[in-house]
Amino acid sequence: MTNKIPVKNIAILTSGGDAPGMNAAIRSCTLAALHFGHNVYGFLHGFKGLLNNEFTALAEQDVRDIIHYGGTILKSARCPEFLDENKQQLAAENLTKLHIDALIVIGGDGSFCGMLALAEYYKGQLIALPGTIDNDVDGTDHTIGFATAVNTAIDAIDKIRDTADAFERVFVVEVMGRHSGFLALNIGIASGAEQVLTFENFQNPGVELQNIAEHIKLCKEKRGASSYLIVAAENLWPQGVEQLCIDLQAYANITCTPCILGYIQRGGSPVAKDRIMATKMGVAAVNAINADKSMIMIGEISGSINEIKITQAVKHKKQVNGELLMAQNSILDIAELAKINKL
Ligand SMILES: Nc1ncnc2c1ncn2[C@@H]1O[C@H](COP(=O)(O)OP(=O)(O)O)[C@@H](O)[C@H]1O
Ligand SMILES: O=P(O)(O)OC[C@H]1O[C@](O)(COP(=O)(O)O)[C@@H](O)[C@@H]1O
Repeated sequence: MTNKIPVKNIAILTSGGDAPGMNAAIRSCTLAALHFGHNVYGFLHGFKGLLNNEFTALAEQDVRDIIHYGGTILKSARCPEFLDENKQQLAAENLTKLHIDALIVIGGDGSFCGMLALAEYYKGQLIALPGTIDNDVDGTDHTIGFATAVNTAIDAIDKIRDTADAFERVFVVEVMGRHSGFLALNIGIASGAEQVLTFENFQNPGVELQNIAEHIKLCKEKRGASSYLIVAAENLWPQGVEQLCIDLQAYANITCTPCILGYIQRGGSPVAKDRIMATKMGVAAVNAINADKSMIMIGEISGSINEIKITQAVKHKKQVNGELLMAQNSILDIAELAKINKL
């Protein structure tokens, strides 16, 4: 088949918190680009790699067996220096000197702000792919890594439920997601937690303490001694979930055990959804480069590829699904259930 698409030098980097499925995205960007005869380069350590000219050529054998690995073969980093305009200019100069025609950045909204800054100086094409376990990026139903992180957390919480049941204990499990509650709410619902504390339903510590204490007591009254799980978003309760346990003890003499799931949520083999979505997005990124597009993010909405401007992806905050919040509230309303069922 004749290929009329001009050959380009395409670079890829991963930036910000790593997410399972980033490798699947690197693989599909690379394979699709090679398919069209392009040259492919991977910059290492996110934006740091652009500053230090740390890159490697990517061939088929480099990405052959990586679809099932978490993390990122290109490494990632947070690069605070990139906030400095001189560094953004240096990165643009380095890309231009290397004759890079297009750069694909796989990361979260912070990385996309970095791309907007870079665009002031770099005249090549810039394409974003949403890769973060937090799912807090507009223009896509799900980000690469979110589904895996939810499943990883559920696996862990199911195990916590077993021991909580055995001892009829109250646990507070802290999950990741420092600015929005996609992880907390989805994990809370899927693990059958009795309470979910997330940015979207949090009033203030005083009100929440009273609500939680009343709910725990009501559950005990209606169900007898049993386990009780609270899933809480990180960065929400003042001084963290250990403090929430101390506060519950002091406020209502309720003993509860804190458990911070932490970085296990970022690792592990990506689930099928992340592998497939990342593969589709990578191919779409290369198609967009072939079509001379720039400054767009590739997402997926209702199963189909969606393109939005990077400016929109950064500006507009995606909201947690209100139906999920309502579902959680309805399931939890044990007082209402008790009335209806005359428990
Ligand atoms: N306003 C900005 N200007 C320039 N670069 C930025 C900006 N915000 C973030 N970045 C770059 O993007 C990197 C990743 O952003 P961060 O918020 O840490 O992760 P994520 O991309 O996962 O949201 C930062 O370390 C920094 O190098
Ligand atoms: O690895 P770090 O720098 O400690 O960051 C932790 C944060 O990274 C995340 O795992 C992912 O966030 P980003 O994708 O926005 O970088 C958050 O859930 C968590 O709060």
